[in-house]
Amino acid sequence: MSSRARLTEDEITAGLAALPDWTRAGGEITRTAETASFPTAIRVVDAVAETAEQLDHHPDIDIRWRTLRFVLSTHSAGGLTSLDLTLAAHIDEALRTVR
Ligand SMILES: C[C@H](O)[C@H](O)[C@H]1CNC2=NC(N)=NC(=O)C2=N1
Repeated sequence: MSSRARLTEDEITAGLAALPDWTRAGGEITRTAETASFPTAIRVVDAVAETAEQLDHHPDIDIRWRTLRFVLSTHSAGGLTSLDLTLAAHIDEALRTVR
Protein backbone atom coordinates (compact mmCIF):
# COMPACT_ATOMS: atom_id res chain seq x y z
CA MET A 1 0.00 0.00 0.00
CA SER A 2 1.31 3.43 -0.91
CA SER A 3 1.77 5.78 2.08
CA ARG A 4 -0.48 8.29 0.28
CA ALA A 5 -3.37 5.84 -0.08
CA ARG A 6 -6.39 6.73 2.04
CA LEU A 7 -6.70 4.52 5.11
CA THR A 8 -9.78 2.40 5.78
CA GLU A 9 -11.90 3.05 8.89
CA ASP A 10 -10.36 -0.02 10.56
CA GLU A 11 -6.84 1.18 9.78
CA ILE A 12 -7.62 4.63 11.19
CA THR A 13 -9.07 3.15 14.38
CA ALA A 14 -6.06 0.88 14.83
CA GLY A 15 -3.60 3.69 14.12
CA LEU A 16 -5.25 6.15 16.51
CA ALA A 17 -5.12 3.61 19.34
CA ALA A 18 -1.40 4.43 19.54
CA LEU A 19 -2.05 8.20 19.37
CA PRO A 20 -4.33 8.91 22.34
CA ASP A 21 -3.67 12.68 22.33
CA TRP A 22 -5.10 13.07 18.83
CA THR A 23 -8.74 13.75 18.00
CA ARG A 24 -10.26 12.77 14.73
CA ALA A 25 -12.81 14.84 12.85
CA GLY A 26 -13.60 13.21 9.51
CA GLY A 27 -10.53 13.35 7.30
CA GLU A 28 -8.33 15.20 9.81
CA ILE A 29 -6.63 14.54 13.12
CA THR A 30 -5.83 17.31 15.60
CA ARG A 31 -3.67 17.69 18.66
CA THR A 32 -3.43 20.76 20.90
CA ALA A 33 -0.55 20.97 23.38
CA GLU A 34 0.75 23.55 25.81
CA THR A 35 4.53 23.92 25.94
CA ALA A 36 6.66 25.47 28.70
CA SER A 37 7.22 28.78 26.95
CA PHE A 38 6.93 30.57 23.61
CA PRO A 39 10.56 29.80 22.67
CA THR A 40 9.93 26.11 23.42
CA ALA A 41 6.84 26.18 21.22
CA ILE A 42 8.93 27.60 18.38
CA ARG A 43 11.64 24.95 18.89
CA VAL A 44 8.96 22.23 18.69
CA VAL A 45 7.68 23.76 15.46
CA ASP A 46 11.25 23.89 14.13
CA ALA A 47 11.77 20.18 14.89
CA VAL A 48 8.43 19.32 13.28
CA ALA A 49 9.34 21.39 10.21
CA GLU A 50 12.48 19.29 9.71
CA THR A 51 10.51 16.04 9.91
CA ALA A 52 7.81 17.41 7.61
CA GLU A 53 10.40 18.21 4.97
CA GLN A 54 11.94 14.75 5.26
CA LEU A 55 8.52 13.13 4.89
CA ASP A 56 7.36 15.66 2.27
CA HIS A 57 4.24 15.87 4.41
CA HIS A 58 3.24 19.09 6.13
CA PRO A 59 0.97 19.87 9.09
CA ASP A 60 -1.23 22.91 9.54
CA ILE A 61 0.13 24.63 12.66
CA ASP A 62 -1.49 27.26 14.83
CA ILE A 63 0.79 29.03 17.32
CA ARG A 64 -0.78 30.98 20.19
CA TRP A 65 1.89 32.07 22.70
CA ARG A 66 2.94 28.68 24.13
CA THR A 67 0.01 26.60 22.87
CA LEU A 68 0.37 24.69 19.61
CA ARG A 69 -2.37 23.12 17.55
CA PHE A 70 -1.50 20.67 14.79
CA VAL A 71 -3.99 19.53 12.15
CA LEU A 72 -2.99 16.64 9.89
CA SER A 73 -4.57 15.47 6.67
CA THR A 74 -3.29 14.30 3.31
CA HIS A 75 -4.67 16.89 0.92
CA SER A 76 -3.84 14.93 -2.22
CA ALA A 77 -5.78 11.91 -0.89
CA GLY A 78 -8.66 13.95 0.54
CA GLY A 79 -8.34 12.27 3.93
CA LEU A 80 -6.08 10.35 6.26
CA THR A 81 -3.13 8.25 5.14
CA SER A 82 -0.31 6.47 6.96
CA LEU A 83 1.77 9.63 6.48
CA ASP A 84 -0.56 11.43 8.90
CA LEU A 85 -0.08 8.72 11.54
CA THR A 86 3.69 8.78 11.02
CA LEU A 87 3.83 12.57 11.30
CA ALA A 88 1.58 12.51 14.39
CA ALA A 89 3.99 10.11 16.13
CA HIS A 90 6.90 12.45 15.29
CA ILE A 91 4.99 15.44 16.68
CA ASP A 92 4.29 13.51 19.90
CA GLU A 93 8.01 12.77 20.16
CA ALA A 94 8.94 16.44 19.62
CA LEU A 95 6.43 17.55 22.26
CA ARG A 96 7.93 14.99 24.68
CA THR A 97 11.59 15.80 24.09
CA VAL A 98 12.10 19.37 22.90
CA ARG A 99 12.82 21.83 25.73
C1 LIG B 1 4.57 17.61 -4.25
C2 LIG B 1 4.41 17.26 -2.81
O1 LIG B 1 4.73 15.90 -2.60
C3 LIG B 1 3.00 17.49 -2.32
O2 LIG B 1 2.57 18.80 -2.60
C4 LIG B 1 2.86 17.18 -0.84
C5 LIG B 1 3.51 18.20 0.08
N1 LIG B 1 3.02 18.13 1.43
C6 LIG B 1 1.78 17.67 1.69
N2 LIG B 1 1.29 17.74 2.92
C7 LIG B 1 0.05 17.33 3.19
N3 LIG B 1 -0.40 17.42 4.45
N4 LIG B 1 -0.74 16.82 2.23
C8 LIG B 1 -0.34 16.70 0.96
O3 LIG B 1 -1.09 16.22 0.10
C9 LIG B 1 0.99 17.12 0.66
N5 LIG B 1 1.47 17.02 -0.55
